[in-house]
Amino acid sequence: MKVLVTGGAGYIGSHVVRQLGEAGYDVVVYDNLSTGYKWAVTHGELVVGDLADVDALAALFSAHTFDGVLHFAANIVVPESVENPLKYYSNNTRNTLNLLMQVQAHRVPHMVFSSTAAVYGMPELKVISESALLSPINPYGASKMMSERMITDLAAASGLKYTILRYFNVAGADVEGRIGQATPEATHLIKVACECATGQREGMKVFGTDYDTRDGTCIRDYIHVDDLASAHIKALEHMANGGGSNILNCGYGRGFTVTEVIDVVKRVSGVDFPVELTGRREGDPDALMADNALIKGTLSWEPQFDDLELIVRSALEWEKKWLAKRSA
Ligand SMILES: NC(=O)c1ccc[n+]([C@@H]2O[C@H](COP(=O)([O-])OP(=O)(O)OC[C@H]3O[C@@H](n4cnc5c(N)ncnc54)[C@H](O)[C@@H]3O)[C@@H](O)[C@H]2O)c1
Ligand SMILES: O=c1ccn([C@@H]2O[C@H](COP(=O)(O)OP(=O)(O)O[C@H]3O[C@H](CO)[C@H](O)[C@H](O)[C@H]3O)[C@@H](O)[C@H]2O)c(=O)[nH]1
Repeated sequence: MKVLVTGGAGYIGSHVVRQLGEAGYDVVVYDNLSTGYKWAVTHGELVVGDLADVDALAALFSAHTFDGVLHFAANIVVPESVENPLKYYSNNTRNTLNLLMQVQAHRVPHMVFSSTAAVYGMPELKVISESALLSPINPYGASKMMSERMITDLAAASGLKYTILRYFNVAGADVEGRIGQATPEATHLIKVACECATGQREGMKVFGTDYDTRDGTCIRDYIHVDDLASAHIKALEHMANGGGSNILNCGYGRGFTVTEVIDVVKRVSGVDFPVELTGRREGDPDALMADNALIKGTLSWEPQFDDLELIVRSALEWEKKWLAKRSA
């Protein structure tokens, strides 16, 4: 199978590309390298281009016959989406439309889309199922919800089959340390804590200690990036073997508080970096955990790395390598 991976030079896309390559897929990555890296593309061909460039996209789809498209390319920083919403509607929503135009014109049969738990907004229940109300509270989540809708509408009107994966909190790195998260100015908790542990930041803040949780800090469902990556391969296989379209949560169904995560990073690294307890960050729900019964049942997806210490260890090992790579 020949597959197109948009955003395949980024953090999550590069882990999926590696698994696709190892599974024997013929991979073409399309990425503008705005937050991705050439070195992160370990398999297949990298075409450097922008999803906003409709002529380049048309040429790409004319040059290849794709059996599937995996669409990762996006902007992903929630506070930036609040300050500059049109950047998110342009790159995440309009550029998804550009891609779907080609998918339709070339009758690509299968699509896997990177969505997010941010489409649920501030859910009433802490463990969220796919049927929960979609009520994003920021432009990032809204831009993804609109993309989901375009995909499901196109599928209803054509032969396209889709798997929309709603990721919870993605973390960790390839356990063999070949690739990892190199996003500039990352805001994700585990990445930030690992930057502290490796001396790249002097300290960090805990945003809010008065939440309705066991220690007052927010609970999130941290999923190892390679378990998330394997869900994409399973999704492609499912559709290729005659399975239908699905919208599936990607998470382990359990959660850790911010304090618990920071404690694990300190213990695994052996570094006691400064942590300041501050007020709430706008828009953070108390707790977000995935009901993952549907993905397990539908794709026979079985996580291999459901272990916070392992997730942190892989992230930390990668952070050290990435630091050494930049200082070399
Ligand atoms: N990281 C998370 O915790 C998380 C959680 C939920 C959903 N997601 C989704 O997963 C996907 C991948 O996220 P990531 O964490 O790997 O981010 P990332 O920034 O590392 O990867 C995004 C990739 O897309 C590329 N890109 C961006 N705009 C492009 C454009 N217009 N044309 C071509 N390439 C473009 C970037 O260069 C980069 O390589 C995104 O769609 C994101 O919304 C991520
Ligand atoms: O320096 C930090 C960074 C984060 N946090 C806290 O740690 C928790 C996790 O925050 P992240 O920024 O790592 O992740 P979010 O839960 O805010 O969001 C992430 O997961 C979501 C899905 O659950 C979306 O996909 C979103 O795009 C992605 O950034 C939050 O309570 C946050 O307030 C801190 O206390 N200090």
